[in-house]
Amino acid sequence: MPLNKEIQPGDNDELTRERLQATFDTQQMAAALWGSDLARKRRELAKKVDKLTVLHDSKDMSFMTREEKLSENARKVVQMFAHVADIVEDPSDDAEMFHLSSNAIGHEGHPFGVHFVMFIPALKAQADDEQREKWLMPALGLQLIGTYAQTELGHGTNLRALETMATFDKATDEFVIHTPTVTALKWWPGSLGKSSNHAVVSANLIIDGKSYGHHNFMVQIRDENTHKPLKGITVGDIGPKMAYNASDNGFLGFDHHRIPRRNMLMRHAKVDKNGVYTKPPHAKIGYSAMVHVRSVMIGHQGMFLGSASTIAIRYSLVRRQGEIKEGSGEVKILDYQTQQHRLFPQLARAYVFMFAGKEVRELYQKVLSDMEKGETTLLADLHALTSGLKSVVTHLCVAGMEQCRMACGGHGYSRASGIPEIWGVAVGGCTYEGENMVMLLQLARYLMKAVKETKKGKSLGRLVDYLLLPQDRHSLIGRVPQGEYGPHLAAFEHIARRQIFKVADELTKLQDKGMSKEIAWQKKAVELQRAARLHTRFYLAACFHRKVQSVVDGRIREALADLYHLHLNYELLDMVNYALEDAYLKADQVDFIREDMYRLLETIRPNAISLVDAFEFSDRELRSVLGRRDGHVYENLYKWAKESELNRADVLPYFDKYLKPMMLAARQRSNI
Ligand SMILES: CCCCCCCCCCCCCCCCCCCCCCCC(=O)SCCNC(=O)CCNC(=O)[C@H](O)C(C)(C)COP(=O)(O)OP(=O)(O)OC[C@H]1O[C@@H](n2cnc3c(N)ncnc32)[C@H](O)[C@@H]1OP(=O)(O)O
Ligand SMILES: Cc1cc2nc3c(=O)[nH]c(=O)nc-3n(C[C@H](O)[C@H](O)[C@H](O)COP(=O)(O)OP(=O)(O)OC[C@H]3O[C@@H](n4cnc5c(N)ncnc54)[C@H](O)[C@@H]3O)c2cc1C
Repeated sequence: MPLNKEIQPGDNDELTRERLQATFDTQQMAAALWGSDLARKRRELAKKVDKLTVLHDSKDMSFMTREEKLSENARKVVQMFAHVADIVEDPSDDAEMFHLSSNAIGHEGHPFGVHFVMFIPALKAQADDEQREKWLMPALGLQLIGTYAQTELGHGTNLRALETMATFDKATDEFVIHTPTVTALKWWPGSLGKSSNHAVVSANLIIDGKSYGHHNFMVQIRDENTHKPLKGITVGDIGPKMAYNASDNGFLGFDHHRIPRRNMLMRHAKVDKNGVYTKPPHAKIGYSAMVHVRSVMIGHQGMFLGSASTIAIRYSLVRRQGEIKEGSGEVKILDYQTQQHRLFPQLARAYVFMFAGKEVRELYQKVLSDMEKGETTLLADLHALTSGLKSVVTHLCVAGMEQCRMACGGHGYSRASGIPEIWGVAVGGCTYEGENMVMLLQLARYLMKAVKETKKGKSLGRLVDYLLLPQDRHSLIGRVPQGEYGPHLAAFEHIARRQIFKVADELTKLQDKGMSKEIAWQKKAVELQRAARLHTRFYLAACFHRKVQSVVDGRIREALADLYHLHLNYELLDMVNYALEDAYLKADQVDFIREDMYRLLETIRPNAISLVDAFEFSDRELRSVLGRRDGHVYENLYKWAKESELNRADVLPYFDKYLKPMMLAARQRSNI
């Protein structure tokens, strides 16, 4: 039995030969990536979805209008829930459900896009027991469709400036929800425009003329039967986007719309019938749904990059172009060092992002169960970690996916490659759930507080313990026996620590000169976000290290270690300027890193297809002609192109309408 379990009869011979070179068992690697239980469940559910034709795309989404896309994905999501008990083992397991949705529906969105990702998590974390009974149960039972309406046309990042009002009317025991200006219209919420009938709405709580800041309220927006907007509510779709166009991101306005007082989510903050307000145990506890999404995004973005890497690497083993040795025939493009250098670091990033995603989810679950008991100590650490990871991971993912697209040459630009859509969805992640730069500055705030603690000899939290350690002056890279990578990881730590302390000192100096804290912050904002990035990249490298150390199987550990070492070299070179600034690294050490990276590209090359096969993305999930598991790319590209709506007739009406009259007139003029 070959170690690569993706080999099947009828596959492209080139791919089979590549797969036979695997040095590890791909199913065991899948277990390392997903966890053994989830890896097995993914395999089984993909087989079941293959058999259930009602879950299959009726045609390629690239050839559909937006309305067709919305309708197609509404059809599939309904079928998916109708068959869910036959397909997944535990429908309450988000991870399993996400993979089902990824196989059957894809990533372009669907009517329940925000329902499961934010609406339900907001209810779980912020509704009290009675409210959970009233809304959470029906939401889980699909009796209603919800969204999360926070962002406004004029305000997204700065939540303190949200304008939507929720004014308490003691006489009727109600809140009056109102949109005072056009900029206060809710704008962007997923599935709001046409699909949802309920929304968790962020609005300023006003009692007796006093504002208590924004809180979350449950608002029914459409009639349950007719689906018409309720009186006092204006709702619609905001129009086409870069990608994610099967989602009806929407706008929403309220004209003095009344809801019962008990529609404010009251697990933590409360308002009683006399208008007495009770503060939550932590000022930012109402932000929990955002933290939830940030925490799931890390692993999912890793999956997006993993998908793009799979497509590009498989295609690079089918595509031949040019010769390395004259007369010996065209080579597979993956044999070019430049192609390997373009793709393998992206593959390594996909792996580490998935590992980091798992670690972050574990911390999120811990904080959630603490919060249930009113304990919020770890909330700040989780906020800092997810803010940094969300920003760095989305940024590197889209940069990496763009490399994957370009590595596929012209065919990468075609929607047949599948990369444009996943790129478009992934790049949205740089903006939604907190614009990246803003979130990096949130982490920077935490890091600056950590420096203050360090100066008192204390650590603010486990994630910043390393700030207490002394700085080495010189790196040991290339000065220790070959194959030891401890000094590489130490270099990440050094670079991060140095930048963090440097910018903290600069802030102090500016303030010592009389500058206000806020202005000093502005003067150093670029350096602060750099500190946040370097801290996060160190976290990622350390996470990769922890993962490799934890693997028991020798062959898996060896293959993962190759990727890890490549990651260390590639990322260090990407930020080498920081290590050169203080002569921590010398020129010969930089050369050493480069040479070792080139060596690792060659080491990884025979395992390349097996490393992407180990993600075990089904063809249905990848939705890519270039990334097909069987490698039969060209005949299927031709088949795909023939499906283009432009090929429905040899001559389209615009020819007779515009081009023919113009050419006839031109011919007549030339005959005169
Ligand atoms: C049918 C299928 C079924 C499938 C089921 C499967 C489910 C699982 C699937 C998951 C899939 C996920 C990905 C899929 C792909 C695509 C899907 C697309 C979905 C898109 C959803 C997007 C939704 C949104 O975008 S919602 C809107 C998000 N908006 C934001 O993020 C706004 C950003 N702004 C902020 O967060 C704040 O304004 C902020 C933090 C910038 C500033 O806040 P504020 O002004 O209040 O505070 P500060 O003064 O700056 O800070 C004060 C203090 O508070 C601390 N703090 C801030 N935030 C937090 C926090 N969250 N927690 C803890 N502490 C916080 C801050 O650090 C300061 O602390 P100090 O100590 O004072 O320094
Ligand atoms: C695909 C998608 C889905 C979405 N889904 C939802 C949803 O379901 N529900 C919902 O409520 N919202 C949703 N959003 C909205 C999203 O959360 C916001 O767009 C996001 O939080 C960014 O806010 P903004 O658009 O106001 O950007 P802005 O804040 O206007 O950002 C513009 C620029 O200003 C900079 N900037 C802003 N503030 C600062 C600062 N303090 N310091 C330095 N620079 C700053 C940013 O870095 C950025 O470069 C979605 C958005 C997208 C793209």
